[in-house]
Amino acid sequence: MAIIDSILWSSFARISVVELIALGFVLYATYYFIYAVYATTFSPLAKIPGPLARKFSYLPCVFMSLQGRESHAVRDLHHQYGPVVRVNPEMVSFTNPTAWKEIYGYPGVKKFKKSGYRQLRPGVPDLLTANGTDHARQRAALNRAFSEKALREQEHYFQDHVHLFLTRLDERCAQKQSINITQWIEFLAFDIIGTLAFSSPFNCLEDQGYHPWVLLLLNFFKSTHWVLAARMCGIFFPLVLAFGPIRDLQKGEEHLRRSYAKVQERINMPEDEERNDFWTYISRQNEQKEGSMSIQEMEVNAALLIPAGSDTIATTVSGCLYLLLKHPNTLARLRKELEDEFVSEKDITMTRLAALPYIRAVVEEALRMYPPISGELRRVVPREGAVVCGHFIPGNTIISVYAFAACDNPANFARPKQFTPERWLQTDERPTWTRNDHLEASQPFSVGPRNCIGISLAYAETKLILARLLFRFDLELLDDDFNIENQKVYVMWKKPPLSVNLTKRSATDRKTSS
Ligand code: HEM
Repeated sequence: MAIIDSILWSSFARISVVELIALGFVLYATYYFIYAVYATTFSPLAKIPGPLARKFSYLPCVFMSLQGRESHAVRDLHHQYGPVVRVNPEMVSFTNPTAWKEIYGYPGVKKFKKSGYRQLRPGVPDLLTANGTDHARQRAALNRAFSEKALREQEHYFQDHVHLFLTRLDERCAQKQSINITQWIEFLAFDIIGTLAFSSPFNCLEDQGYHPWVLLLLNFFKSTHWVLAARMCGIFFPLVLAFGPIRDLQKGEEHLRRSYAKVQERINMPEDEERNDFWTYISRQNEQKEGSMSIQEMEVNAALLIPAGSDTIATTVSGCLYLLLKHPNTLARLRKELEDEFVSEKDITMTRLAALPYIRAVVEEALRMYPPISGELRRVVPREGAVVCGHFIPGNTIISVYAFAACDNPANFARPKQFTPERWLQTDERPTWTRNDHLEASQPFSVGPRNCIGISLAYAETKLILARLLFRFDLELLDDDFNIENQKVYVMWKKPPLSVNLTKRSATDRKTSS
């Protein structure tokens, strides 16, 4: 035995580094070949339709993700392969109308747990990553801050910021400057969330420029996206990461530091009866039910709420505007609804807007065609496997609905590329050709116990911004750079400029439209 050992060792010692690398390569290639054969033929997932390469390799997914085109690619795969598609070796995507309910509608943590989310601060659960009782406790504490009552009490914050936003646009209009309105909408959305969360806006509108924190966040989305794609590369993770925007990743830490500091600043503010920010409601809940949320949990949730409640709104408002400007008849109909209802701009309130059907339909349709969270919402199948939309899916598979794929899909919506708010109307005005639409396939806020907590706020804010903007200005679209089909997604849509000319509307303009 000792002789064999020594012969083996002496032959091994004679192998050069190049030979060693070649040997490693051959071993890896052999392993990979066997794995590829398994993944495409014997694996229980092999039967799920999809391109061969995606069944055994993450590369197509990584490649498209790094280009910001994975949401579009998955949409196209569904067109080709149907409602159930193997997106990569471990993931299956569904576009069936019932998929949202089946995957996310259950008391979440019990059936399909979230997968791939990392706590912002290790050991401290935030709403996105908390499980079971922690999630229920935190959600209950935050629910108060997102109730209809809270929204009514907070309306003055929204109105004040929209007023400043329109004043800034007035100034540009007087100077006859064309503007990238997406940028101004971003200023507005970030200022609003700063006030709602901490009673301290980012002052983007005041200063007429991005606050450094906002810029940091916008870059952070892209670097997070890069890391998620790099993680799929296994042992090549460091290599892919090295080519990515690593410096922006460190900015994630800065975002956390800034959020924590803001929470402390807010906690130290003197009492004020008039203040109605998120923390007002959370502290009330904390007083009534001691320990609803610890300071550390408040800090990490602040870091979550800022991006969750800002860029999503900016995307929705920009998307609505772009689609309206491309469809003058729809815009005219919306103006008519607004101008029949409101005599002057100061009459426009969130409560009155809530009763108008057409503006709601416009927002629904824009969310369908341009869902702010367009990519995957990962859930993992429990070890014993589960039947999802009629398919048995083995344990540990990642399953997801991609909102963009489910919505831009002719099996769910007739003429999916046609902007038709009327499909959302409950009256005879709903066109006959849309009557078989599966409206439930569009769930931009997800469903179930882990859906978006900010739904009411998002609708109310979007409608208020849109209504007041359209009431005050005529907008002329200057180019088609915003074309959704050409956009990229890095966690969030990377919104190109939406260039417009503004003209102030007169009372006569309003009379003619209504
Ligand atoms: C149009 C705007 C918005 C869209 C499309 C949207 C979409 C979503 C989606 C799809 C989820 C589920 C994420 C998942 O399952 O991993 C989610 C969760 C969440 N959203 Fe929103 N969101 C919007 C606006 C907002 C706003 C305005 C806020 C707060 C100010 C907010 C706060 C949150 C929070 C805290 C969660 C985590 C909820 C939980 O896990 O219990 N979102 N959102």
